[in-house]
Amino acid sequence: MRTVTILGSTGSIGQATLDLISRREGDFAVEALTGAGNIPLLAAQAIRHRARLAVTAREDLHADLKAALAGTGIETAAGPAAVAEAAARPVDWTMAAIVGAAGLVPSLAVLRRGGTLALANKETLVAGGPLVMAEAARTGACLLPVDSEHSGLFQALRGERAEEVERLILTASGGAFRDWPLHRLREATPEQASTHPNWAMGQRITIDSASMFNKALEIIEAHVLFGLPADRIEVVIHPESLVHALVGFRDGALIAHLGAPDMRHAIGFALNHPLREALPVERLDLVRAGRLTFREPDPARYPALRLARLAMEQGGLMPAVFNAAKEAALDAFLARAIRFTQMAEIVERTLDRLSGDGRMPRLCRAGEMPGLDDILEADRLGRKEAAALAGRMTREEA
Ligand SMILES: NC(=O)C1=CN([C@@H]2O[C@H](COP(=O)(O)OP(=O)(O)OC[C@H]3O[C@@H](n4cnc5c(N)ncnc54)[C@H](OP(=O)(O)O)[C@@H]3O)[C@@H](O)[C@H]2O)C=CC1
Ligand SMILES: CC(=O)[C@@H](O)[C@H](O)COP(=O)(O)O
Ligand SMILES: [Mn+2]
Repeated sequence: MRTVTILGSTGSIGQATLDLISRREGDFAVEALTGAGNIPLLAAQAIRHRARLAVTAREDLHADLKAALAGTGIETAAGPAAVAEAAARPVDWTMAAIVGAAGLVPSLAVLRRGGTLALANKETLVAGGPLVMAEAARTGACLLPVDSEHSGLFQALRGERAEEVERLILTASGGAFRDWPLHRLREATPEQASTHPNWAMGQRITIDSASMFNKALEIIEAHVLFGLPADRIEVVIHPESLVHALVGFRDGALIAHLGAPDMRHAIGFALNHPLREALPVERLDLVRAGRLTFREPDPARYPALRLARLAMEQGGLMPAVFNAAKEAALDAFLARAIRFTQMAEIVERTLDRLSGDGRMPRLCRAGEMPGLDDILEADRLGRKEAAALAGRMTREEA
């Protein structure tokens, strides 16, 4: 029996992970489940999966969680520190499926105890890349990518020599607005941006797919995980989302990862690693799929890709600023305070203002190992700057 903890169990990835675990009754014992606002689901999951501990990141909801689990014997806790403490409890396998940079500290807690971390939370690697990889190396922790493209790359790279790898190719669906006329993008609403052509995912990553900020984060994620420079990590639009990623080797060969758009493949691969076990995912019928199409991303439609490369060039902690600015801009878009197209403007202006900013002397020196406090400070400054810019844009529009 393997012990598991799921950080972000109430979300899309968290629920898919529990689905796989529930199909293998007797193989896994759930130590801790964590969520934030969805207390009824968190409590129901904790009871159904006989968790020892249920944690909400929201201290204001602790009383509700306690009430929902009264008499069950399941321990409860609340607040960001309690989520990190849950992550630090020793278990055999942990899924990191919190959304946003809030996932960084809990992910680090797993790595610091030398645990096995199935990492869906890409923001952990974007905000904390060098520190995260250094911690994993220091403790001998096992880091398993779960983001579908990075799981695909990881699988295609198994047994290959690093020096023979020439390039990595990430596919992108193009998101909700890939076929909209460019001039209409500024009118796009949060509801329209919250639909994905192929994948069923949480709302924030779905909107990031529409703006291409998701793929922008994934370029940085691939760089951190696999060590290739940005100019050897390519993005190609692939509307069918059946090819998830490709590795290009120096002899010209490409090894691709294909599968139906179902995250239970990547989650299951990480759950069963280093073995492959049967998974309840659709077997791809290539004849029915018919054709696989690819095209170049239009830089005017998707400025996010250029901005990720800019943050990488700026170096130091600018990728953490990039992510924070994107999260704050997305908050403003969701609150209908700014337009869809203004998210990229805000991120670009935040990068411009904070690169080389006197308040962040350490943040822009590439090659230096940032500490957690540095990263959290970069995150705080990035959010603050982006929120201020969003506020100004809202006032100007009024
Ligand atoms: N969904 C997908 O298919 C994919 C997701 N990913 C990545 O996986 C991560 C999770 O995505 P997804 O499952 O879609 O997201 P969801 O929004 O569906 O779920 C997010 C989870 O995080 C919890 N949460 C939200 N805010 C906080 C916080 N401040 N502190 C602690 N927990 C919090 C939520 O709790 P509650 O719901 O209770 O409020 C929920 O459990 C993201 O980083 C995403 O980019 C990567 C590839 C694919
Ligand atoms: C399933 C997954 O890994 C997502 O990150 C997915 O890639 C989103 O789709 P896009 O290709 O539209 O970004
Ligand atoms: Mn992905």
